[in-house]
Amino acid sequence: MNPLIELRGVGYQQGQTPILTGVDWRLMPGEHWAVLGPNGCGKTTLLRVACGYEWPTSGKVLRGGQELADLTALRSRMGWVGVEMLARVPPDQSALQIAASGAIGQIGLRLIGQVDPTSSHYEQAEQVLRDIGCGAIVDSPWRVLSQGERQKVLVARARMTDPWLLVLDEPCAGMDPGARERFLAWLESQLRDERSPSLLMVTHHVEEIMPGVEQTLVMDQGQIAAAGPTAEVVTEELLSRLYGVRVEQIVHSRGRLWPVCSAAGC
Ligand SMILES: Nc1ncnc2c1ncn2[C@@H]1O[C@H](COP(=O)(O)OP(=O)(O)OP(=O)(O)O)[C@@H](O)[C@H]1O
Repeated sequence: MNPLIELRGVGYQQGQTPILTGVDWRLMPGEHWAVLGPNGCGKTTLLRVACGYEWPTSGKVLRGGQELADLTALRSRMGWVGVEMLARVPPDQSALQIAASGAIGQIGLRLIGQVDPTSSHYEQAEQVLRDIGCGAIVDSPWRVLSQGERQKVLVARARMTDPWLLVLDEPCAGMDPGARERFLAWLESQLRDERSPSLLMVTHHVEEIMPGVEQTLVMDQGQIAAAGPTAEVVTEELLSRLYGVRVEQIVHSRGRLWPVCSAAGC
């Protein structure tokens, strides 16, 4: 079985500045990964290179075992939900319209006739929204949706092209603790659905790594600091070093990891 994504010795520079260096990593079909690391360590750049939005300046990126090629077709197999998208959604459009816009590669609809989604796109969008538990908000405009509902609608939008991989870049940013827990419980239930694509989720918070996300990639200064099963990779020593705080203990509870920092450190 070929990896969905394989990075071999990947480097990425902006001008003379190295942003990624010597990254070797693979994501196999059916795996779900979290990506951790301090601000500016290269997490988003890594995802952009992996998904074909940026070309590496050295090394190779293979998708499905091949060094592609047709990036348009490829991008439709990589559903992307990032914080930067939130501000680009037209506030008066409904969850249904926003989800349907994924079929035509837009974020929300421009409604200019010739490139609008078809009636079958709308039917599909409604089905996807219902499948992920958002049947009640199909007609609700974006502006009234909660943070959690907005993330789910963008997930529905990303799933319109039946992707192999769903990338969530800091999906819980801006959620209060209740909204975050409800969203994470929903995400966990999605991972249990065998139709769910592989998940690659960036987070700053270890406790957001749900039990179904069994693998974690840790980035530090453009390099991989650790990668593998979450409970093995995420240690007190590693977190203390990465974030410059003293992590005294990681409490394991219901399959999740909760770091306890010293008062001075936090
Ligand atoms: N287009 C660009 N031009 C110049 N520098 C860039 C560019 N894109 C990213 N960088 C730099 O690369 C580094 C990594 O950025 P990246 O957004 O990948 O980090 P990150 O780990 O996702 O950060 P955060 O957790 O804050 O979102 C940062 O220092 C950033 O300033």
